[in-house]
Amino acid sequence: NVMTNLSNAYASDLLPSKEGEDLTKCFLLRVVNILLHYIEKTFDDKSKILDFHHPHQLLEGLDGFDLELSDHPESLEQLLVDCTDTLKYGVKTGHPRYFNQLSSGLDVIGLAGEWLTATANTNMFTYEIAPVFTVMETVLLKKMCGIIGWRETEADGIFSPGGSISNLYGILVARYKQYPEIKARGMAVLPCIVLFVSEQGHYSIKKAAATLGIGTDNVIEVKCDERGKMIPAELEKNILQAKRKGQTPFCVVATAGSTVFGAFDPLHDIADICETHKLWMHVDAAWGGGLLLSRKHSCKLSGIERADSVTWNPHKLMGVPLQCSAVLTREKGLLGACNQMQAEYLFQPDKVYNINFDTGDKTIQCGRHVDVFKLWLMWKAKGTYGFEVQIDRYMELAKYFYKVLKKKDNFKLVFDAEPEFTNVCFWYFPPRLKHIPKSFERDQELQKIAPKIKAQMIVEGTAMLSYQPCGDKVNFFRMVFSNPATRQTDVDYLIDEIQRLGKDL
Ligand SMILES: O=C(O)c1cc(=O)cc(C(=O)O)o1
Repeated sequence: NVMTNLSNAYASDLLPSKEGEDLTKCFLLRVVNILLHYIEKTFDDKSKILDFHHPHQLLEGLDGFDLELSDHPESLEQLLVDCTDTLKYGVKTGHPRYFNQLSSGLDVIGLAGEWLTATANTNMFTYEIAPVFTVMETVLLKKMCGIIGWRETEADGIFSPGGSISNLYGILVARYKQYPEIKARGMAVLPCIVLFVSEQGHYSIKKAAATLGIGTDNVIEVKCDERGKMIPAELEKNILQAKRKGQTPFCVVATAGSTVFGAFDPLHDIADICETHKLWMHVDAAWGGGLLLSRKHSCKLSGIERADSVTWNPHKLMGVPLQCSAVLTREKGLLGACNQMQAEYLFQPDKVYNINFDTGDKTIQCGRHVDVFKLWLMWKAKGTYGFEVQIDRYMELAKYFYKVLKKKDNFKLVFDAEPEFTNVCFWYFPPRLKHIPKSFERDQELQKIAPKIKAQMIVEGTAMLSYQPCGDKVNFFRMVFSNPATRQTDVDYLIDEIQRLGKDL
């Protein structure tokens, strides 16, 4: 039973070793108990979000938590202690007051899905070894393409290791569509191609340009308005300028839900420009894609149905456990043509089943982790309406947060308008700074406030939210809602906590 002491038992005694059954059950139940205890602590708002230590302290070994690897095996009992320590020194990203990233929260159904996925331990490259998961992937891709507004029969896509790779796929396919010869002959046969993204776009667009050999110099950043939305007239101007310089525009990346401000680019205006100049339109909806599930708010992505490719990360607003990202393409077959190599030891043409389900060749990967089951199980568990309710609640919380902050004179909103998404950006002014008129000197002081408050928050483990400068705006906090555990009381607590930690700064 679970109370057996495992100090004299080792991994080698577990299945598949003979008579390993009981020990395996006992060990795994002990692990599950550790996880169940952690899950309870995660949702307990009286527990600390983290027990912060510096990297050197972890490396030196905390209270016997020795990260070094040895020649000899540890007992199963010791491994259970290692599991407990690993969670002890981590960050409870499912805690009600964890607001640090766009991906947050811990969904129990998603967790169960991930446990099953790990137990199934298979690879997505062929139907042959992942029959259920590859078919589930096609069902999910069809569903997501339908929600975008494409005809489900035509559309295509793949689940990738993250939003940055999904964006890379979008740009890769855009370039291949325009210049298919690049696959065999490389960049030498291409003119100087350029792509466009707003200055608030994600840095993964530049990463993709560097990785694909396009060059970051050939990523043209388009000016945004004060809310962080791309200005269509600026895009048009940049495109004409590039053409005059002898560059060849081929792709525009629109952002639906920018990382810091949660801004939605005007997709119809951008689609019009892409149509005029015959440019591929990729929409980076890694963060905003989930809003398509809300009948009340999906209008913010109106025009997305005109895109040629879309990035959408269910591991963000939909709260699917990391990782779960999809790149969706309107033209069926293009992803495959762009990436397939038809390795004969995996993608034999003479298999017993319909080899269209051998999706591995659509990717730039070979082995690919099963990221779809947890999403499929959550969708079964919640229904589309279940996601909608959850997402609409985040939007309400963001509105509430904005309204409360607006009335507090030691908080200042970066944009004094109701939030378009769940991002709310603001400064906190300690009383000392409140009465100093805006000046370079005051900004120099204000710049230090958020980092100091955040540092103390982390040390005390009471809350976590991120801060950043942006352009001429000195460090400001960014609140985001995408955590199902967050309640209104957590919002009130956060505001009080910022004031408690900041009042004497
Ligand atoms: O998946 C995430 O949680 C995520 C991805 C980002 O690129 C940026 C951020 C962020 O700024 O919180 O979060």
